[in-house]
Amino acid sequence: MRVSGTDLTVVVRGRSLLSDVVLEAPSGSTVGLLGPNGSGKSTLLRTLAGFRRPERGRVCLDGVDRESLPRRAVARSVAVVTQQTPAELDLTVRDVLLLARIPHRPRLAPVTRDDVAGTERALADAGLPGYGGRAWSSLSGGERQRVDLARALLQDPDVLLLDEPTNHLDIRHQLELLENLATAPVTVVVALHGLDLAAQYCDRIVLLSDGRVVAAGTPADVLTPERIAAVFGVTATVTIDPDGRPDVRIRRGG
Ligand SMILES: Nc1ncnc2c1ncn2[C@@H]1O[C@H](COP(=O)(O)OP(=O)(O)OP(=O)(O)O)[C@@H](O)[C@H]1O
Repeated sequence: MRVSGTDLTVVVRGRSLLSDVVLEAPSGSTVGLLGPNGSGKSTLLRTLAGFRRPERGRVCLDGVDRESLPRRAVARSVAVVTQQTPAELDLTVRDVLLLARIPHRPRLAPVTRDDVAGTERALADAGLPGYGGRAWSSLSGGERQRVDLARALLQDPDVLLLDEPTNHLDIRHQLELLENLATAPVTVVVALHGLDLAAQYCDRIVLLSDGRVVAAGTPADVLTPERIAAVFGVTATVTIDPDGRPDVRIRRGG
């Protein structure tokens, strides 16, 4: 499913959090949102997710304005993982995972054995077998983040919108998660902080600064030393690997 944002403008109390943002995520692609703290990555994801209505502009799924699509259809096809899943939920891990199947069940239909078996498979795939009965609040930050992604995948979506899904993960789990996203047949829009990882795993990058798109294109087009210096205020060395992807190294003291 193709995701397009056109001229997205979000204003809060007279301040523009996004200004005329354009985003194009072709079907099956992985698009990385990069930018310094406060540049608008979460606001853009929340706008694409429909949590925030833009003052101007629109979000389309396969060319159709999402506002004109039935809510339940959107809930089935678009899965969202924000940074703000509360830690104190009085639910088991299984309960949290079962939430993903709600849009797929007829209204008020009970949970089926298949639904429960699906949660066990999702946990095994996430490297957390047997965690179904654990209290959600007892999980570590990284475990919670892995269950959050498992929940999003269990929804069987066409589109995944993810806000910094790697920030609690150790390096191996970061690579595993990004590999899964890059190879999954879903359209992914993901906010990331690691320029090196975004360069390796994303098909396209949208670089934001102060609520505006500074550059958009392939990682090699976007992640030049000059742009990294201008937007992040650090010095980077960028070499292009044989596969055409930039290898970004941030220099100490830069
Ligand atoms: N509800 C709100 N009311 C007022 N300002 C807001 C609101 N939500 C976000 N902002 C502001 O909008 C700007 C963009 O925030 P956003 O969370 O989108 O940035 P971000 O790029 O995701 O940042 P980070 O890398 O720190 O997560 C920030 O200056 C933030 O303070």
